[in-house]
Amino acid sequence: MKIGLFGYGKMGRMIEQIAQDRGHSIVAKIDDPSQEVDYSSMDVAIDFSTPEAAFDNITNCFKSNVPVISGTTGWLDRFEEAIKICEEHKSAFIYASNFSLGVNIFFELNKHLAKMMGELNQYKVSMEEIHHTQKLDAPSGTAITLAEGIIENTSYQDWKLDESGDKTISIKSVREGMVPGTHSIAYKSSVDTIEIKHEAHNREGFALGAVIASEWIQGKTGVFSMKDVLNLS
Ligand SMILES: NC(=O)C1=CN([C@@H]2O[C@H](COP(=O)(O)OP(=O)(O)OC[C@H]3O[C@@H](n4cnc5c(N)ncnc54)[C@H](OP(=O)(O)O)[C@@H]3O)[C@@H](O)[C@H]2O)C=CC1
Ligand SMILES: O=C(O)C1=N[C@H](C(=O)O)C[C@H](O)C1
Repeated sequence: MKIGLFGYGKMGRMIEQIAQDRGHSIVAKIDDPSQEVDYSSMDVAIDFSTPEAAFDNITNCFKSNVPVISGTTGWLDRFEEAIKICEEHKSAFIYASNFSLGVNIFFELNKHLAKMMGELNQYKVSMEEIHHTQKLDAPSGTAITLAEGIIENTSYQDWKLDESGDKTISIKSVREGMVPGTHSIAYKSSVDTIEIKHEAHNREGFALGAVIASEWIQGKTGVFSMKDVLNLS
């Protein structure tokens, strides 16, 4: 498979390594909007760029009939617009706030736990995410997906950074050192706490998931998720 990398930072470099180990080649490394892009050389584009750059990177690929795997967070206010362009051009797209197998299992565990806790008003939920100090967005995309999983399955209605309420999930974002990504969810009552946690030890899981998604999307048209790729129910 010939891969175009949009974003050649921490994730782009890790993806390059894993893709090459799996027999793929990197045909472009785009790190700057002024770079000329030869879309015809790519079987797939993998975008791990910046919140500002993602929308243009992704939709330019759709317009050139290149399927896209994107893990960039912090741009989702334009997600529906991107989907429309993907469909208009009969292209293919997978976005995931987190591509690791472990976090995708954690997403399902979170929803299951939320269903069980939904009626138990003595418990109040809160979330914490910890990431490295270079991270541009807060809360993390993964924390937002987790909050959405709780909202779908309980009477909570929204989430806010550092602000709780009867119907509001409080998310605390911590930025320290080189932490690759830790997410925890706690349900606290006056007598006990139930807590679930996922801790990434490095970025390999994210990168491997993105490469597996790129392999899976070959020959497909439409908008998919990591749940489709990993066959999680
Ligand atoms: N979904 C997932 O599983 C994961 C998602 N992420 C997300 O991926 C994104 C990237 O993370 P990470 O690699 O750690 O960040 P980095 O800052 O290390 O890399 C981002 C790269 O994008 C480059 N860039 C800037 N503008 C453009 C542009 N117009 N087109 C292409 N590239 C551009 C930056 O270049 P320069 O430095 O010169 O500005 C930089 O090299 C973040 O949004 C992060 O949250 C991260 C890990 C896992
Ligand atoms: O910026 C990061 O590093 C990460 N970003 C993603 C997010 O915002 O959830 C995924 C992972 O936690 C690492």
